[in-house]
Amino acid sequence: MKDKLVIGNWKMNGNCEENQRLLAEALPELAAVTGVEVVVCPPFPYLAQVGAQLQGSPVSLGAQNVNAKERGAFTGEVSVPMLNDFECRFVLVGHSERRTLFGETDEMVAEKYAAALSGGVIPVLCVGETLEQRRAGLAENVIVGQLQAVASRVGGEAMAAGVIAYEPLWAIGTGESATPEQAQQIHGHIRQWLAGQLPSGTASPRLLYGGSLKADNAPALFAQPDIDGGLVGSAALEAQSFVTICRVAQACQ
Ligand SMILES: O=C[C@H](O)COP(=O)(O)O
Repeated sequence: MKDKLVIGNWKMNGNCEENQRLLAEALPELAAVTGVEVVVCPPFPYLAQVGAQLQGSPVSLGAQNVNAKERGAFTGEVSVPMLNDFECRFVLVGHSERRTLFGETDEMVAEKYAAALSGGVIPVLCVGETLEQRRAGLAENVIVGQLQAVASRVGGEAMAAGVIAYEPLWAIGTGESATPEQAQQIHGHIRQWLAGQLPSGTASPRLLYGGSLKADNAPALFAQPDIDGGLVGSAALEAQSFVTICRVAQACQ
């Protein structure tokens, strides 16, 4: 069985001093966490700083976004080879904030996923429904549509090489997470959909839950059979909260 995976997405937060302090407090404690892969995704300008501070620790570096093109006249964008220069092991693709605030379509997300995979960076594909979609009973359809867009681009088998993060939009940054039952229901559905894509015997990719994931709700969420870890936003900015979430993941192995 794959290790649990906990990814801290710092979003557009931090500065040199805060980053240093956060990691100085968290890293010694994270070094004692076993059986859990831990990743932090700082904003682009801090990849070098954070990467240097992670040297010698078991924590990996990730990025929050990437452009599918390798190079060229794309002002403000960052490519997969650039992430490789900074030894980013993971990259988030299709985070809901990218989709809703920056107009990323399923097709763009699929291109990013494909580019990350071919460049050797593990894509973390973020999917999730709005509250309106959930109330209309469309959550599963919306999520399968987001997954299918990527599978159509890279082939169903390539879904095994990434990570999928289910983040209901109504739970992101709201303080109101999905209940463990709601999350498990969607994760189970994603797992079932994946089984239809992957050749039998292929290990399923890890499925993360994200959306107001905190130290206090992590135990019940991580105890669900199809939740393999978390994508943590605001709680990843507080060292003790993030460490506790990672410890909970360890306890739920
Ligand atoms: O990438 C992380 C998610 O958007 C969750 O953010 P949050 O934990 O602040 O709700």
